[in-house]
Amino acid sequence: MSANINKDLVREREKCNFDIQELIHIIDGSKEKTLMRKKVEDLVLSVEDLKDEIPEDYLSHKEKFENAVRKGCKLFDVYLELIDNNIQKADRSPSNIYRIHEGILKQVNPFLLHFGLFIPTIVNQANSEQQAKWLRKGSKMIGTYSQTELGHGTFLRGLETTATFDPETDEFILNSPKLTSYKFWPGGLGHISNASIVMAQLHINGKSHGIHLFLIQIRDFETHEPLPGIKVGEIGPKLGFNTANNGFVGFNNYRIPRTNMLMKNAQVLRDGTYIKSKNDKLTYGSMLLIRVHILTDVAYELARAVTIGVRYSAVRHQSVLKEGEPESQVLDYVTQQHKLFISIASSHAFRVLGQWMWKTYTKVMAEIGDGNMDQLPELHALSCCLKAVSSYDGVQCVERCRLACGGHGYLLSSNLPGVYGIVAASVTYEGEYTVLLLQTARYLVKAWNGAINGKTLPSSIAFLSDNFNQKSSSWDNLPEAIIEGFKAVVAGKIKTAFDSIQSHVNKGRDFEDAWNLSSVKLTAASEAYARFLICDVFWSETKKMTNVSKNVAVVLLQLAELYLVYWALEKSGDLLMYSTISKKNIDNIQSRYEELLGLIRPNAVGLVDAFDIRDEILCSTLGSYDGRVYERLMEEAAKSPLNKDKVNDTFHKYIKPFMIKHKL
Ligand SMILES: CCCCCCCCCCCCCCCCCC(=O)SCCNC(=O)CCNC(=O)[C@H](O)C(C)(C)COP(=O)(O)OP(=O)(O)OC[C@H]1O[C@@H](n2cnc3c(N)ncnc32)[C@H](O)[C@@H]1OP(=O)(O)O
Ligand SMILES: Cc1cc2nc3c(=O)[nH]c(=O)nc-3n(C[C@H](O)[C@H](O)[C@H](O)COP(=O)(O)OP(=O)(O)OC[C@H]3O[C@@H](n4cnc5c(N)ncnc54)[C@H](O)[C@@H]3O)c2cc1C
Repeated sequence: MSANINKDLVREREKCNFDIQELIHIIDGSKEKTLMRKKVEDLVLSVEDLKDEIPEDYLSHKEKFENAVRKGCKLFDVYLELIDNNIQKADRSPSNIYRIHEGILKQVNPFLLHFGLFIPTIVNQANSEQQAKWLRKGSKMIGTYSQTELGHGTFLRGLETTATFDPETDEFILNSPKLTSYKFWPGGLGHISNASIVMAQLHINGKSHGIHLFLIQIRDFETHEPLPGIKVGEIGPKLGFNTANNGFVGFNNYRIPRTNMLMKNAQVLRDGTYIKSKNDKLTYGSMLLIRVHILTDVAYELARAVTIGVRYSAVRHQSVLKEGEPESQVLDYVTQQHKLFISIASSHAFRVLGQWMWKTYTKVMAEIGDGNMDQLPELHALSCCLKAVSSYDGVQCVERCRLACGGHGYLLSSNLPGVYGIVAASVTYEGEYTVLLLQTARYLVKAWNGAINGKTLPSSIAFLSDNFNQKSSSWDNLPEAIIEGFKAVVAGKIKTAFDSIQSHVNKGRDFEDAWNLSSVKLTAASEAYARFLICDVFWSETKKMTNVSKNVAVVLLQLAELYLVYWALEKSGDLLMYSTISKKNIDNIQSRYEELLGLIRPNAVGLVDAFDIRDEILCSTLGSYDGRVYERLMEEAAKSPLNKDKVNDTFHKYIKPFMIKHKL
């Protein structure tokens, strides 16, 4: 076996000084989870029907979709068998079936929205009677989640689709009054779904009650024909997500039973009486859930990107460090380590934060279930800024990995463009980056106002009270001092934004204009808060890990420290402005950063091996376990349909006549 493995990678693996298997179990959650994942991967990846003859990249848009549907159906066939045989748990485990989807479908599963949003929305927003009806076996529904319209995605209160109650027939009448009211973007809506959760403005007796969720059948369950009153289709090729079948739908006097409004929270009774939800923001529950999941999703995509980047950089030799010596592995250039190691650290950071957020989410949801909404604003604020920053960082990191692979990283066969397309979408969907930062800023500004007036602050921002005067502790104690410094930055940035709003208001502007004029500062405060949270939670959770061997503990602490010092350097201007840091402290942090790059370097390949992503899931010519980069690049190039003929027809049709015409 090792005879076929690139010699550099063999040497790198010999150098690794920690137990890779142990780290794999930590990333998966436990040894049992690793074993279950591997068993599922072995079984699913051996199914012949799930393999491709022609690389997907050479297929047309239509062929890609059809192939994805074929594989998506087969995949769920296999998946359900695994659940029936108790090999796979029926949960949304990021380490199992989600990983395999990415290998088999290369891009996004066209059924993703059914499992990812349609079913969870019914679970969270429908009453028990509706759940019993819609979640039963044999409901025949393949669904999606249709919220965004051609004219509005961010501003949900501005959505235009209407659901008007007709008391005579006990129905809602759905309409898309204008072109901009068409639902546009929902995944799987084009040609997969026969049903959808739809967000629409509820009207009863001429009165508007705001946006609510409705379950709507779109296509006939037997023929799959669009139902009368419904115009549905697909929206066309995109940067990524090309197998997701994103679609549009418009309604023309389309009727549904009253009982198809999701009624766990708000309700409409038979006589048209409207019962308000305890909190109208509960309608936004599905977005909250997915925002929490996105941290873990980004962690995994980053693991894929950096596995490719690091393995390739170990195999790739270019230039000489010292004259007379052989060409260096590019991984030995410190600038290359600077490009790559932050992605390893960020993947671990987002995995840890994802687990922390999930615990917070389940706790708050249980309290909401008992009627206590107190923690909902804090949960919303946390999920918004963490979703925004993790997805945005994710894109930057994947791009760094691509750049780290030079020209070959630009090839689709490296799969870095594919991973980029997936992560880039997450910056926009489920709440656009800036918009979500501004949501958290709203919460922070309120909290700051509360702190000024002596109010007790929620636990995640309690530190603001202590940082009122922009203090931070001594800088001798690295890396903890960075966390303290970031607290001062958060406090300083909120104060700056707050003062800016006040100053505009004092000059006679109304609050909304003052907010808009201060919004660059507000987003900066929100980003700083997310950065502090990530550093704080990543560091404290890593430090308190028990039952870990010494060497694994050391590498994980090195990665957590690297994350902290990297961001301290990136934000050194902020630290200089708002904390007690000095130039000398920054010089020390820079030295420690470079020291950490050197400490991580011998374990770099081991660290990406510990993400344990199989070649069939990585789908990269540059990142495979055996490091046969050049052989794979040529094998993939040979698959280009253009290489079938020695002379392409265009020569006779165009080039030769052109040469003759211009006497070339
Ligand atoms: C790497 C990735 C790999 C990916 C692979 C796949 C991964 C698998 C995942 C599963 C499948 C997912 C696939 C994703 C497909 C995308 C689906 C979509 O985009 S679906 C479409 C997604 N679309 C979007 O995400 C749309 C984004 N837009 C919005 O969410 C809203 O319009 C808004 C929040 C911006 C404003 O709302 P508005 O009503 O105007 O509210 P105001 O501003 O006036 O604030 C009033 C008060 O409300 C408060 N509050 C607000 N929200 C919440 C909340 N949730 N809770 C609690 N509170 C909340 C707020 O704090 C404020 O409080 P206060 O200050 O007064 O005390
Ligand atoms: C791959 C993909 C899959 C998707 N899947 C689904 C799906 O399944 N179902 C669904 O319903 N939707 C889906 N969407 C839609 C997605 O949720 C929206 O595109 C997203 O919420 C952003 O809304 P928008 O497009 O209206 O952006 P806009 O709000 O129009 O954003 C344009 C610009 O305006 C800025 N902006 C907007 N409002 C403000 C503000 N208040 N303050 C400051 N700046 C502002 C934004 O920051 C941005 O720079 C998907 C989108 C993508 C890309």
